[in-house]
This record gives sequence, structure tokens and C-alpha cells, in this order.
Amino acid sequence: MTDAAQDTEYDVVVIGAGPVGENVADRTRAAGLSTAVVESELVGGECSYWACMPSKALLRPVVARADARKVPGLDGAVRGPLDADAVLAYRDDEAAHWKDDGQVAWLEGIGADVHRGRGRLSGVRQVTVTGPDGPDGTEKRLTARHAVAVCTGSRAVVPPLPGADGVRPWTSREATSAHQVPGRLVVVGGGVVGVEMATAWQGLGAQVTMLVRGDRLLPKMEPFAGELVGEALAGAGARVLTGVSASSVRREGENGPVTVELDDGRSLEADEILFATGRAPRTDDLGLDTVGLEPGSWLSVDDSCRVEGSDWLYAVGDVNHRALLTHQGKYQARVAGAAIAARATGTPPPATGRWEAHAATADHAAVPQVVFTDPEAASVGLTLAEAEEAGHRVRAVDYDLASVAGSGLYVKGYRGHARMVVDLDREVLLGVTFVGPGVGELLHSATVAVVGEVPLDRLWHAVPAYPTISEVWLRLLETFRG
Ligand SMILES: Cc1cc2nc3c(=O)[nH]c(=O)nc-3n(C[C@H](O)[C@H](O)[C@H](O)COP(=O)(O)OP(=O)(O)OC[C@H]3O[C@@H](n4cnc5c(N)ncnc54)[C@H](O)[C@@H]3O)c2cc1C
Ligand SMILES: NC(=O)c1ccc[n+]([C@@H]2O[C@H](COP(=O)([O-])OP(=O)(O)OC[C@H]3O[C@@H](n4cnc5c(N)ncnc54)[C@H](O)[C@@H]3O)[C@@H](O)[C@H]2O)c1
Repeated sequence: MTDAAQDTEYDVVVIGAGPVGENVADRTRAAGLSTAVVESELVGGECSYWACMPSKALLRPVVARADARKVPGLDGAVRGPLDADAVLAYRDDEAAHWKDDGQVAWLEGIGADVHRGRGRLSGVRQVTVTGPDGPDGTEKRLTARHAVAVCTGSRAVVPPLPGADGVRPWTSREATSAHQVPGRLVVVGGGVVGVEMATAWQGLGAQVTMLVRGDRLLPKMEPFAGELVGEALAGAGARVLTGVSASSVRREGENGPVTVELDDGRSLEADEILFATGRAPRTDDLGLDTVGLEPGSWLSVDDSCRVEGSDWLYAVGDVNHRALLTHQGKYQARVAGAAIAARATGTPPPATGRWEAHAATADHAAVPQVVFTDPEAASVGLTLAEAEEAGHRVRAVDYDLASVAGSGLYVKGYRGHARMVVDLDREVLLGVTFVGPGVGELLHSATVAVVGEVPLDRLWHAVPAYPTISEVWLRLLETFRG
């Protein structure tokens, strides 16, 4: 088909129209560069249809109900079960019913050309697009005058467990798009997807059992995050088994129950099994071999998101494995799009030093994340363990969030904890973690303090309003000063 291929030249070709690809295109178009965007599924990517948006729509009613049950006078009104059908319908709305017309219109509105089909690198600055009709469909060859940005994201990993292929397991896609609440759900993995989806489906009426191979939930966060989230999951009726692994799985017939054998000799029965066991890059069928790179690998980049050793290939978002989060990928996209434009036009000159316009410095120093569970867990920067491992001279300052006036007013019997990790040599913050109801919206204050490297002596003058949960800042600073 390539003989009949249509050839088109652009300044920039973006492969993958998830949130990250869309934002690269936005920046290159804003700089006046002609831009093509290639998408093989839905414009908007994983985040819009099978990740952030549908998962948060499932969680919001569950977490709001958990909070409301702790508000005197309101608790009696929210004793009953959630209306699962209404929650699933709300989720469908938030996932735009898996239709991308709105996002296609947005991309066209900024002047980018959208090419439907699978994009593959076919040499230096060359991308071949196989049309949506399948591998034998039409092919187009796109040439990029300046840059190709790979923004193809990541997919869920299902571990090579005996029987796993035959049980039609859920991954994050099914866990965010299912149209029925399973009676019993086993969740394998205690990371972010595991705890969020366990919280959502337990809240919607499933009996959830989590299988966690390590000794705690949320192992990448401060230890108290996993402890408090695990305690609330157990309080909601979920079973959290730590220090266990599934050793094999099988399903009875087409639609019968799933049996999970554990490595400690026990076995469990469930209606569905979710593997929330991490991500792999979507680079296996991307033509990386045509440009000397390893198919199936994460793409290593410099701080401008340019692939190491290349002067034209960029990898932005999940696919570069720097921080698998939408907001961080979109930040990288703003940086990379501006860097592509600066290198193409020479104006302004590329600036890739720490915290400069064309360097995604925050990826190393200040990645914020909110886990939308009951309670929420929110963190930015380094944990105490990470700071110590990096060789900083640090002190962890802890405060019980239940002792803040605003917390007690937020919900009765508030349970939560805050920690700031102080760099003792410079007296600035390296990291902050809050766990508790309603703390997600507190996180940006911490991000500003960490990115701004605000001296603690100056932070002392940032007075939190009374009586808000933000008063924890004052308590943490008082604790530090003794
Ligand atoms: C269940 C779940 C919940 C999450 N919740 C949050 C959250 O609350 N907050 C948050 O910040 N992050 C969250 N994340 C992470 C977030 O979804 C990702 O970090 C984000 O989607 C990455 O964006 P991306 O554009 O790099 O990749 P993606 O969103 O994966 O988009 C990549 C796009 O590239 C397309 N593509 C792939 N290969 C090709 C090809 N060869 N040719 C053409 N197109 C191609 C894909 O079809 C897709 O549209 C969540 C993830 C999961 C799994
Ligand atoms: N609210 C949010 O910001 C949000 C929500 C969901 C996902 N995400 C992002 O999506 C990415 C993927 O999330 P995830 O939870 O899939 O990955 P993860 O890496 O956070 O957690 C995966 C967990 O599965 C465990 N695991 C791996 N293989 C296993 C096996 N064979 N058996 C048992 N356990 C196993 C790991 O030890 C790990 O704890 C994360 O980087 C996360 O940041 C973000």
C-alpha cells in the first residue's frame, strides 16, 4: 500500500492524542508550527475514557458519602446504599460516553490536523499512519521538518500468572468502564489503581478482597498513607491481605466464578479479578527499530523531553516513565512543545537549565499526586526515606491532623496525618504528605512551597485562615520551631 501512500509534510508530528499529545500540539500550534496529531483510538487518551475521569466519577460519590456519614445531622440521611446505577450513569457522562467528538473539535480548533490510525516511525522524521480500516487499510506518510513527539502512553500489565489469560481479567480499563457491580472482586496490587478501585467498587456494593504482596498499601508514599487508607478500607468492609501473592487463577466455564490460589495455600473465589499491577510503555509496535531504539522500551529523555542521542525525537508523558500522571505529562508537554518551537525558530533561545522554560525540572523535585480514596492521600516531592536515600540532611516534622480545629469541623472523629520533610541545610521543604478527608485541595499549597523553595522563616508569615484544615501548616511550623 505504501506505493499509493499519501505524503504530507508538517513542522511537527505528534503520535498519540492523549492529554499529553494534545498539549504538545497546543504549544507547537501556538508557536505557529504546522502540526499533525495521529491517534489510533480515542482523542483524549486513557485519562479521559479509562483512567482519571471515569475513576474519579466512580469515587466521588463513595468518598462524599463516607465524609457525609461523619457530619452530625447529615449522617442519618446517608445511611443507605449508593444508587449504583446513578453512579455508573454519572461515570458514563464523565467519560463522554467513550466518544471523542468534543476533543477532536478542540484539536481542529487550534489548527492541528488529526489523522486517525496507528502511527509508526519509519525512519528519521518519518511517520507512517495505517488507516483505521486495519493493517491493510490506507497508509499515509507524514514527514516532520523539525520534530516527532511520541506521546503513546502506557497500558496495564497483567502478570504472567498461570491461568491469567483464560479468566478475562479486569485491568484498569474494565475497572473504570464496567457496567455492573460484581458481587465479589479480587484486586491484585496495592498501588494507586488498586486502592482507588477497591474503594470505588467496595463503596458501590462489591465485596472486595485486596491481595498485596508487600507489607503495606501505597508503598511509594509515606507509610502512614497506606495505613490510614487500609484502615478505612477495612472499616468499609473490604478485606486487605498483605504479604500474599496469587499463584494461579482459573474461571469455571465462560461466566462462572474465578478461583484464585494464593502462595500461602489458601484460595479465594470471586466474580471478577482486577490486576492493578503497574504499567508498560506503548512502544512495542511503534517502529522504534527503524531509528535504532529498542521496541517495547520506555523512552529515556533529557529534561526537555528529547530522546537521548536524538536531535528530533521527543517522548512525552507516560511513555518516558518520568511520572505517570496526567498533570505532570501535560507539564512536560508544555515544556517540550516550547522547546521544539525554540529549537525550530531560535526564538527564544532554548533554555534548558534547572527551572528554566525548556526543562521539566519539577519531574525531579516536586511531583504532586492525590490518591482519591477515603481518606485522600496527597503528596509532593520526596518522602523521608527518599530524601535520606538522596543524601539530604533532613528532619521529618509530623502532626496529627485530628488536632487541627478545621479538621474537627470538617468531619467528626477526623483521622489524618501530615508530614513535612525539611532540608536542614537550607531550611526549605523537600516534600510534604497529607492524609485525611478533604486534603486533596490542600496539596497545591505544599507544591508552591516546595517548587518555590520558600525558606521556612518566610513560610511562617503565610498565615492560614481559621478554622480551616490548612491550619496544619501553622502547627507543622510551630512543631519544627519547637
Ligand atoms: C485507573 C487510572 C486512574 C488514573 N487516575 C489519574 C488521576 O486521577 N490523575 C492523574 O494525574 N493521573 C491518573 N492516571 C494516570 C494517567 O491516566 C496517565 O498518566 C495519562 O493518561 C498519561 O497521558 P498520556 O497522554 O501520556 O497517555 P495516554 O492517556 O495513554 O494517551 C496515549 C494515546 O496514544 C494513543 N496511541 C498509542 N499508540 C499509538 C500509535 N501507535 N498510534 C497512534 N496513537 C497511539 C492511545 O490510543 C492514546 O489515546 C490514572 C491512570 C489509571 C490507569
Ligand atoms: N490518583 C492518581 O493520581 C492515580 C490514580 C491511578 C493511577 N495513577 C497512576 O497510574 C500508574 C499505574 O498505577 P498502578 O497502581 O497500576 O501501578 P503502581 O506501580 O502504583 O502499583 C502497582 C502495584 O502492584 C504491585 N505488583 C506488581 N506486580 C505484582 C504481582 N505480580 N502481584 C502482586 N502485586 C504486584 C506492585 O508492587 C505495586 O505496588 C501509577 O504510576 C499511578 O501514579 C494515578
